[in-house]
Amino acid sequence: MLETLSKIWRFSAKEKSNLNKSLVISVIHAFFYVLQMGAVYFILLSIVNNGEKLRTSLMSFAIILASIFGRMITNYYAQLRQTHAGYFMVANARIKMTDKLKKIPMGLLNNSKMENISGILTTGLSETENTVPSILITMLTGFLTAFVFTIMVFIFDIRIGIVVAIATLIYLYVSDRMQKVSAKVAPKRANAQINLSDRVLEHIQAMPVIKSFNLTGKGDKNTRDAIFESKKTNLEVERRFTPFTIFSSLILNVASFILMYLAIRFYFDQTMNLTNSLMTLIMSYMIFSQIQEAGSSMSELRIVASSIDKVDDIMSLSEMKSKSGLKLTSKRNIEFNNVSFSYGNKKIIDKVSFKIPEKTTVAFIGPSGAGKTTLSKLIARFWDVDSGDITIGGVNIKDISLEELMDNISIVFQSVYLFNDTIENNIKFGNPNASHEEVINAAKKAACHDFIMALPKGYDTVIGEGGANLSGGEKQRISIARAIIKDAPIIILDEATANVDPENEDKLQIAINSLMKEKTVIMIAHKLNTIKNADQIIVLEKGQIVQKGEHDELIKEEGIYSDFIKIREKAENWKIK
Ligand SMILES: Nc1ncnc2c1ncn2[C@@H]1O[C@H](COP(=O)(O)OP(=O)(O)OP(=O)(O)O)[C@@H](O)[C@H]1O
Repeated sequence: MLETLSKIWRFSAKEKSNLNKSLVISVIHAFFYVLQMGAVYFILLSIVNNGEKLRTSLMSFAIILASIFGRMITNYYAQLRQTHAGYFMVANARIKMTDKLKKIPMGLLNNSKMENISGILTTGLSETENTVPSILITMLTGFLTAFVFTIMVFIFDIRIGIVVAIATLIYLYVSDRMQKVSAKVAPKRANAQINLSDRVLEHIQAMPVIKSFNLTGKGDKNTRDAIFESKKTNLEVERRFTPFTIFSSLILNVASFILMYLAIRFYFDQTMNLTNSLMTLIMSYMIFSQIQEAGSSMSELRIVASSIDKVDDIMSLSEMKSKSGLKLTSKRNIEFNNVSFSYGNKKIIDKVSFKIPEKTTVAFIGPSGAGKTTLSKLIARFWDVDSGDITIGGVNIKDISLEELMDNISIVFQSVYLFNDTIENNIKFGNPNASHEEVINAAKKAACHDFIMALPKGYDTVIGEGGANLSGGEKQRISIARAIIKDAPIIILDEATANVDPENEDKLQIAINSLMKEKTVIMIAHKLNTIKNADQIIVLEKGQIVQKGEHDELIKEEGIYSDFIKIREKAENWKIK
């Protein structure tokens, strides 16, 4: 348990002071409880002594009243502090995790261990957010009050004190066993909860596909499995815990019963006076209810600890650090020197070397799976190369800070993501300081100003999640406007061919041409015109460069390139007819 507590302590990070304050307030809260019991003792004493000391009794009532108010006020402040600590410690952890995600290799995000990141960020941590501080406080006040009450009982009668101590020790032993069981099932339960929320989210997002393939019923198998798994683990938790819960409550109830019996017995034996006997009856109930409350909070701590473990897993992933924090030079020429890269054991890029002079365009072509996308993403350090190096203006990209690197690169991929925000803000994402005029300018260059103005709210139109309210071509152009406004000197572009009708294709070409002007461009090219116009064409096959040069040279050679161009020409002629 101490290990779990220290884990939470470490996790509370900047919120330690609020947690501390709420714990101190809880100690004062417990003190008022004890004070109240002390006053009850004096009232009993006064009653037993036939009201001899009415003044003492009235004083005691005043103390009880003050204690009740004291408990109310301390409870209020402890709640405020603990809510603050809970929300902020989790909010800080979420911010740290999202920052971390920007710094780890994208490859790790595909790792099965990382699949549930969104679930950990949401469901996994919400339990911690809501329960951690209240659990700590319940435990602290519970055990503290019970401890002081036990000392008081020892003072009244050592025999009763011994029974209380034995019952408490047995209860703590059973709770410890419960903790160990909890340690085994808690991660399983947390995983099932996280998986469930992921599957439900996926199910909602995939609804158009599920409907179009008429898979309602079959398509939600994953969601059903996740619900079933969650039900199974929750039942397992209950099945494992119930015997312990019943047994521990039995221990306390039996102990309460024994104490009542002994209190009465000792009174009639005349080995205990009436006041102490009555106090024992009251306190036996109070002590055990406090211990029980504190004990049940202990098992909840395990679930919280397993969520913190998952956060730690993510936070311990190795980051892509800049080795020496060098600045880029004024040049933006790119060089690949003997670069190799694998996804796990699967070699994708094999000893590739080439140069892209500044402000020129290189087009990657080659069969599907040849490694074109991977090669272009290596420039932006989505992954680090296994061997060889990539330089920009002569500086190894590993020596540049990730921020500086990303400031210099704009990436436009086929799958566009637009935020659930206004069109203006989606474009401004490329440069948050841009003025409205600059946004309009970029939109004009990307051939999207006209369709934006035709929308009822123009640039203030809120785009549905994932850009759902716009056509594929329109989304592409907005993403290009975003890249234009960023004005990075290096452009990585996966030329879109899908989702675009001929009219849109022309507009998209205008947008792409504006984006590429005066830039160093790396593109995965699909269209004949772009390929032919590229300053350099690199033909990839199985991760190796098999042809390299300009269109006019390559077309004369036998090989993939001339075959590829013939197929493209046929396809494009066919399209025109
Ligand atoms: N994140 C990843 N993890 C593991 N393997 C991957 C990953 N991304 C791509 N691959 C694999 O690497 C190989 C090269 O993929 P890449 O996307 O670079 O090829 P490509 O030439 O761009 O293909 P396409 O033209 O079909 O997009 C493929 O076999 C692919 O399955």
